[in-house]
Amino acid sequence: MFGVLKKIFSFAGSRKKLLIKAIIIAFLGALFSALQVVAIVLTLDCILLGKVDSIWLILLIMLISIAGHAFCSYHSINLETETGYCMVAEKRIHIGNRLRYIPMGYFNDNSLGNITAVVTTTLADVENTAARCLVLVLGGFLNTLALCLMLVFVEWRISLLSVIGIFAYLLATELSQRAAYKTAYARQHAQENLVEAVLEYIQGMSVVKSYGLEKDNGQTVSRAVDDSSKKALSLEYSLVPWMAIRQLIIRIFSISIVLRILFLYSAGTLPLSRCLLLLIASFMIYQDLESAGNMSNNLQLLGASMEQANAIDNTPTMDIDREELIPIDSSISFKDVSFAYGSQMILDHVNLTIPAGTTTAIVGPSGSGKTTLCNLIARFWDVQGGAIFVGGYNVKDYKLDSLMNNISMVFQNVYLFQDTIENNIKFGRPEATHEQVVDVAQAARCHDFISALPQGYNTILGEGGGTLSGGEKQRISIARAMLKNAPIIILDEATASVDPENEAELQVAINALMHNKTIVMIAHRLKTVRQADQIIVLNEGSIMQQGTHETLLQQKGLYAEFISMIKEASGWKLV
Ligand SMILES: Nc1ncnc2c1ncn2[C@@H]1O[C@H](COP(=O)(O)OP(=O)(O)OP(=O)(O)O)[C@@H](O)[C@H]1O
Repeated sequence: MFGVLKKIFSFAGSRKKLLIKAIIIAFLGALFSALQVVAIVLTLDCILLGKVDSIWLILLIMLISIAGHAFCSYHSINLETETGYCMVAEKRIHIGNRLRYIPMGYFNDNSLGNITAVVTTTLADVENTAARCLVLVLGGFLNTLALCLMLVFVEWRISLLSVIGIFAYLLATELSQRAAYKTAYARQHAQENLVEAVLEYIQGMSVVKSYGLEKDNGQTVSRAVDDSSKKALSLEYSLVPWMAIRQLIIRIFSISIVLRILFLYSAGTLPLSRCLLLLIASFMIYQDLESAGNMSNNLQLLGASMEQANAIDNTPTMDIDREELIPIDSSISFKDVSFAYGSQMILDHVNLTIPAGTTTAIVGPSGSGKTTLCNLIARFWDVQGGAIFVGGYNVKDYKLDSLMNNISMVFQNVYLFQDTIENNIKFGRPEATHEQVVDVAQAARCHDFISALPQGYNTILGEGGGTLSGGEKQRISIARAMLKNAPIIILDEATASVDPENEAELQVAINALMHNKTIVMIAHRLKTVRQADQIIVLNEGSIMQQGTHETLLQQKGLYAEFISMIKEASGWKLV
C-alpha cells in the first residue's frame, strides 16, 4: 500500500509540494475536528460539576472547530483537485513529447489503441482519484493516530488499545492490497483492450460496412466489454471479504474500548466525566480510518494505471541530447547499411550516394524496401549495420529536431490535422505569415480551391483532412513541405486518389516543390523516373541497378525487363 502511495508522490512530479500542502492542510482540518473532544470534556464538566460559566468557551471552541475544519477541507480539496489535473496534464504532455523521439518500431508493438487508452482513460482515472486517494488514505491514518495519541492525556490504556486497533486495521488493509494486486492489473488491461476494440471498430467502420461484418466486429467489442466487466467484478470480489474483515476489526476494537472503559469505571479508576468522554470518543475515533480503508480499495488500480503511463513515458528514446548540427550540404549517403524489421532483412549492406541538388528515383517491386529506405534517412528507425549520412554527418549524431529541419517528407497517405487549413500548411513553420502561406498555396496549386471554401484558409478540416479530396490533400501537404523549405525532400509519389484533372495540378505542385532541392522519390510514373538524375532499382534487400534511364535501359537488367513488361507489371505500378 505504501508503495502505491510513494508512486503517487513520484507521479506528482513538480506538483509534489502541492500534494504535501494538501496533506498538511487536511491534517490541520482533522486537528480542528478533534477540538470537539475538548469541547465535550468541558461540556461534561459543565453538566457534572456545574461549571456553567464555561459555556461561552465551549461555544467558542465548537465554532473554531467547525470553521477551521471547513476552511481546511475547502483548501485541501482545492489543492487535491489542482494537483490531480496538473500532474496528469504534465504527464500527458511529457508522453506526447517523448513519443516523437521513440523509434517507430515501438508503434508496431504497442498499438495505437493501447497508447490512446493509456493517455486518455487510464490517465483520467489517475487525474480524478490519485491525489484524493493519497490525501484521504495517508491523512486518514495520520488523523486517527493523532486522535488516539491525544487520548494518552485522558487515559493511556484506552489510547494504547485504540493504537493497536489502527495497526490491526493497517495490516488487514495491506493484505487486501496484496490480494487485489493481480486482479487490479488484469482489470486495467481489460479496460485498455476495451478502448482499443472500440477505437478499432470505429476507425474500420467503412471496411466493416463494405464487407457486411458489423455483427462480427461488434462481437469483438462485446467480448471486450464482457471481459472488462468480468475483470472489474473479480476485482470487487477480491476486495469485498477484506472490507468485511476491516469492518470487523473496527467493531471489535470499538467494543473492546467501550468494555475497557466500563471496566475501568467500575473498578473506580476512571471518574464519570472521563468515562463519558471516552465513550463518546470511542464512536468517533475510527471514522477517518474507515474512510481511508475504503479509499485504499482504489490504490492497486491506481498503481496499475500509473505503471502503464510510466511504461510509455520511460520507453527508451533515440538519444535526444545530440548536437544541433548544421549540415555541410544536402547530400545523402548510405555506407554499408543493413536494416531488418525483427528477423526480416530489408536492406542488406546497401551503399548509395545521393549528391546535393539531384533527384534520385527509387523503384522496385512492392515490398522491396523503398519506403523503408526513405524512412531511414529521416531516422524513423535506427539501422543495425553501417551508417547513413545527411549533409556529411551521421544521422545518429544529429539532434532529432535538427535532422528533421533539413528534411521534408510528402507521404502518399497524407495526414492533415483537425485544424484550419492555414495551420495545417504552417505545421512545419508555425511562425510563417499569412502571405507566405498564400504564396506556397499558390505554388502548390491549392489556393483556388481553398479560396472557394466559405471560410477560406480558416476552414477547419475534419480529422485526417477527411473533408477534402485525395488530390487536394496531396497538394496541401506539398504546400506544407514548400513552406518548411527544407533542402532535402523525400517524396512518395501519389498513385491512388488522384484523378487526371488533379494529376496535372499535382505535377505542377511537385515540380515547384522540387526546385533546387535534393530529392529522393519513390517514383511510380515513368515520366518522373525518366527525368531523375539517377534511378535506384531496389530488389530483395539490395540495389540491383543504379544509373540514368538511358544507361539502365542499355544494361538489359531488371530495369529494362520491367520497362519492357510495363503493361503487365502490376507490382511496379509504373504508369
Ligand atoms: N513497420 C513495419 N514493421 C514490420 N515490417 C514492415 C514495416 N514496414 C514495412 N515492413 C515490411 O518491410 C518490407 C518492405 O516494406 P516497404 O514498405 O519498405 O516496401 P515498399 O517497397 O515501399 O513497398 P510498396 O511499394 O508496396 O509500398 C515489406 O515486406 C513490409 O511488410
